[in-house]
Amino acid sequence: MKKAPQLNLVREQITSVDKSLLELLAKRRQLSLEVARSKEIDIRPIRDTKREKELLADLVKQGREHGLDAHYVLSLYQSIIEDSVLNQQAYLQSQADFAGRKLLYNIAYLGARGSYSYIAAHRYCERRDMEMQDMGCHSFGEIIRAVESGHADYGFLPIENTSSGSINEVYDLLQHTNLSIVAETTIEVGHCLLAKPNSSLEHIKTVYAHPQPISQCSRYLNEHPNIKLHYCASSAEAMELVSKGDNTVAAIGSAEGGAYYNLEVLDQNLANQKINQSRFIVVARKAVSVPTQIPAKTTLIMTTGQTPGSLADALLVLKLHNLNITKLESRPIYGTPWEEMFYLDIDGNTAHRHVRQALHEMERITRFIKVLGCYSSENVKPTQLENSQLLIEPDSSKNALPQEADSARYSRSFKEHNTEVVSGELHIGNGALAAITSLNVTTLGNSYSQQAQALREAGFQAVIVDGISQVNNDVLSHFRNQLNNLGLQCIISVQQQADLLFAKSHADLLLIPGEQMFNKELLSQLGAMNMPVILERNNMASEQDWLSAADSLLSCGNQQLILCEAGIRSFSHPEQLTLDLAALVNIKSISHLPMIINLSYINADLQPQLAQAAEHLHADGIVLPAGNLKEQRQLLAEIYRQHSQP
Ligand SMILES: C=C(O[C@@H]1C=C(C(=O)O)C=C[C@H]1O)C(=O)O
Repeated sequence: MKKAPQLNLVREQITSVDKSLLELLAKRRQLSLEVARSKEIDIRPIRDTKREKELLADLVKQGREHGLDAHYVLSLYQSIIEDSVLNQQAYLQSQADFAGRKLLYNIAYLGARGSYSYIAAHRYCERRDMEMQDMGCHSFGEIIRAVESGHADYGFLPIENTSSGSINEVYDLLQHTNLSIVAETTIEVGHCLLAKPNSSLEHIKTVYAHPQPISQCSRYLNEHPNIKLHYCASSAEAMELVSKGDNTVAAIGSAEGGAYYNLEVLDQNLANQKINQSRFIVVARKAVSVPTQIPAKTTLIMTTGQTPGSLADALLVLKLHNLNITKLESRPIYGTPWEEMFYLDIDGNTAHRHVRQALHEMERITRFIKVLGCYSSENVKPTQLENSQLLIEPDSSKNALPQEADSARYSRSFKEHNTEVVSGELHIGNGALAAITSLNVTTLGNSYSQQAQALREAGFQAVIVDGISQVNNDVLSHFRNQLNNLGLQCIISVQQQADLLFAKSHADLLLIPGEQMFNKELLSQLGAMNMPVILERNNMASEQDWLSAADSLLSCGNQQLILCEAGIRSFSHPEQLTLDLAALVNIKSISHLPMIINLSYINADLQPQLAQAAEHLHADGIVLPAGNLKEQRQLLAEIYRQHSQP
């Protein structure tokens, strides 16, 4: 028996690979900062999507050579590049603010250590090498006041969330402050249910949380109707209460935050949306100016006249200056019922003339307009590749993973050798040409043995038997014995699913007639049997339908499958079937499965010529309806002569 590799040894290797990966990522980050320094001097844009496209295309190609999936490589590098771009932007912005640079920054945020606002602020400062002195606040208003009064340098305020939408309270506060928005930052908000060690979900009776997480996790909470909710001023307060409580209480918060309070994760991914992110704005007393190499966002508030089209007119100005609006929000104005204050985020830098021009023009047609801030946009839209670049090119790499269609079980790339089905003296596929006849069992009369003998003498190796539901067990078993005694194989056509067991017990091979080709259940039942199966094409089915049916049968385990073309409906003679010889050529070129041609439903006059043509085109078998055995004997002799010629 093969010895299993030692788990701890393999894990040690993985740990060491991960360590190297991190070292390399840190090195890449460092290099990207050097690029930023060079761009600072050359005054070139930070973002270079042309370079990113080339890089990604190359990486996807190289990844393929290592057997790595294109989408995996793409998404991995999209986040590496996002980090690199954000880092470069942060570097350039802090260079621009250099004059006001301090050693320690007082940061006001909601809650205490471990709250989402704390995590956002912490990340923001870390990226900018700013040392953070944290000032947890009890409300958004308190944050604003802390910055206004000079107690804090920056205030962090959540402005919108992908699950719960805009945070109105913050928008309303922005109407009444002179602070400026100087930055934005987005964090992943992975809501977890946090409780003291050794708690279990079944025993939780109360959940403590801030109203925002409660609304973002409404679906989860509705699924646990017995849990009582207790609203808190922040996620940090919720976690603190739980850390002082018993094992029947839990808080909603991040796993990272929970760690500050020694809480464990009882359940995770609680948010209604899979991607649950919160965007925060950073406010300060002094506005910043954004270097023109960085994509900037400008936030403004305005009120327009109460006449029809006044908002549209204001927005039209932005359109005329080619400025994109990324967010438009309206909030009631305190003290003036039914009048709205509009909040707009636009992609643009107030250092650019066309932006200033647009704002100037808007002043003329609005009642009030004020820029709340112009700041570096953290919306790094991932660079994408063309679909064709993500597809596998078969010749590009020998290690490439098979493409969906190529991995289909019927295809030559799935199986190199031709499938050959052998049953008694009947050989189908891989160069062997089978001669098969078809008859209806009800036409047999009593002379079974004579009939079987005549078929054998005509040169057939197998008989497709139709109409079994109309005969009893004895008739069928007798006829099959006669056939087998003479070395003929009995192929039974399963015209209805109910006949399957009966058919199976009397057959050497089974045939799925065209009418049953779409019967998925029958396909899977035959796919689970260890008996050769012939799959006839439905006369309305496309090649792809037919091959899909073949694939679903093969996927159930049975690999002894033969395809059978029996004619399709054509436009020239809709009342008669036309043999699709093109399908024979095409399918034989892409599939390893044998394919036989059934002429039973084709105009009798055409049968001899079509049989010869089919042989010529490398059909693996020909089915002729029981008929004039003398003529058929001649035809088969002619075909075999043709077949034996090199
Ligand atoms: C590092 C650069 O800056 C940006 C970041 C990139 C990266 O991380 O690979 C690529 C292109 C730019 O958008 C660069 O221009 O090379």
